[in-house]
Amino acid sequence: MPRFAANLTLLFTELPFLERYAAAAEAGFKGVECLFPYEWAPTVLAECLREHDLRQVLFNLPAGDWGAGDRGLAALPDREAEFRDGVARALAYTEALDCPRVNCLAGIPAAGADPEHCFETLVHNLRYAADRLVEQGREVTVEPINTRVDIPGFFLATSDQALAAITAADRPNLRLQYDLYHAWVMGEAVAASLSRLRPHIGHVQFADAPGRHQPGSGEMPLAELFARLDQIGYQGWVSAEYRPLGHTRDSLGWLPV
Ligand SMILES: O=C(O)C(=O)[C@H](O)CO
Ligand SMILES: [Mg+2]
Repeated sequence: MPRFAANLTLLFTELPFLERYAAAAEAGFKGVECLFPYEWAPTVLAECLREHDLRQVLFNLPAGDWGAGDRGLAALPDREAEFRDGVARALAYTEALDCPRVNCLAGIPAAGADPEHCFETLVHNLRYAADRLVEQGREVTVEPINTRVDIPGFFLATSDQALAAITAADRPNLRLQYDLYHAWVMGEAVAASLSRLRPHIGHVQFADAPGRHQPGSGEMPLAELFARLDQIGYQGWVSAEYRPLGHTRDSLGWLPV
C-alpha cells in the first residue's frame, strides 16, 4: 500500500487549521501537506508537526493573489521578481518544517500572452527555484491541473506539457506532481501514464472524479491505481487532496488501518 498523506487545506475543514494536525494523526496519517503555509509562522507549524509526530511532505510556492484569481506565477512573464521573492519565502518554511519538496504552480497567463514566451519564462523560473531549493537538498514539483473543470486557462493542463517544461529546465531535483484526479478529468489513460511517467514522478495526489470527493464517490478505479503505484515501485507520498462529502472522518474508509 502507498504511504498516504492528508492535505490539510481540503481535509478536516470541520476544524481550525492548526487543529487539523491532531485530527490527521489520530486518523492514522504520518504525512501532511497543505496548499499554502504562509499565514502561520514556520515555528508554529513545526511545533504542530513535532507534537503529532507528522511529516510535512509538500506545500506550494507562493502563487500570487489567489483571491484576485492568480493560480501560480511561474509562467507569467511580468511576474518574475515576485516569483523569486516567493522562492525565498518558501525556503524559510522548507527549512523550518524539514519539508522535502515544494510544488510550483505555472499559473494562468493573461489573454493574448505569447505561449512560447510563457514557456521560456516557466523554464527560467523552474531553473531558478530548483537551484535555490537544491541548496537545502529539496525538490521542486510541477503539477499539471485540469482546465476542463478546476482551473480553465491554467498553463500546464497535461502531464506531457509539464514534462516538456521539466525536460527543458533540465535540473535533477525537478519532478512531476501527478494528481490522479486532474489527469483523469483531462482524459488521460491514468494507469498507463503512471508506468510511463514513473521515472519523473516526485509526488502523487488523488481525489475521485467527477466531483473531487473521496474514493468511491465517483467513477475512478482508485484502489486499482493505488495497486498500480505499488506495482511500478513508486515509494513516495500519495496525498488525499479531495473535498470530503460529509464529515472527513466518515470519508476515510479507503485508508488502510
Ligand atoms: O489543485 C491541486 O490539485 C493542487 O494540488 C494545487 O496545489 C492547487 O493549488
Ligand atoms: Mg493537486
